[in-house]
Amino acid sequence: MHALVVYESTFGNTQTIAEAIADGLARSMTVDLVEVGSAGTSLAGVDLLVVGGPTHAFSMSRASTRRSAAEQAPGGVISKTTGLREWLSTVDASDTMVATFDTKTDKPHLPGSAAKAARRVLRHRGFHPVAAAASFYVTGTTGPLVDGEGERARRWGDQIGLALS
Ligand SMILES: Cc1cc2nc3c(=O)[nH]c(=O)nc-3n(C[C@H](O)[C@H](O)[C@H](O)COP(=O)(O)O)c2cc1C
Repeated sequence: MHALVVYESTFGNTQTIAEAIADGLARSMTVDLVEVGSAGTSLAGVDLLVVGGPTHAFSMSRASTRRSAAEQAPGGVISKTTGLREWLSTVDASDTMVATFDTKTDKPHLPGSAAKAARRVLRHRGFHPVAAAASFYVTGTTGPLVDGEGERARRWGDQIGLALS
């Protein structure tokens, strides 16, 4: 079985989570990990697609929120060319299995999730969700991740992989 993990990240937090998820998945399948700007639109040979990005304005990022984020990243951003929302609209429609994740701030009552929004889009395009949308938490806009979130992400990937193998 082969998984493709596609992530968007501004400051690096979602990238760290994506790496941990890929590590977890790799215990039971082969895995490619790709930043969204480098991801192709074909899913040939992919059994499980895992996508994640930062929650911006209660959902997936848009060009305007990415501009605002970039202003807070004087050293530059990880995802320079596109976002998950745009990539999802171009990837080939498919009944491939899918799981979605995001990062968001650890404010208990802040609604909205990029992972839930991505899951909705992918469902409409025929994909088959195999897990609930997962959120991993940062302590503030630029991070860092809340303690233990990397390990929780690794376990999330591990559990999805084991359930499918
Ligand atoms: C423009 C902007 C809007 C944001 N909106 C939200 C939001 O609605 N809810 C939330 O929990 N976090 C929000 N955040 C915090 C991001 O989720 C946080 O920056 C992200 O998880 C960091 O991941 P990254 O380093 O991979 O970009 C926002 C951040 C930015 C820059």
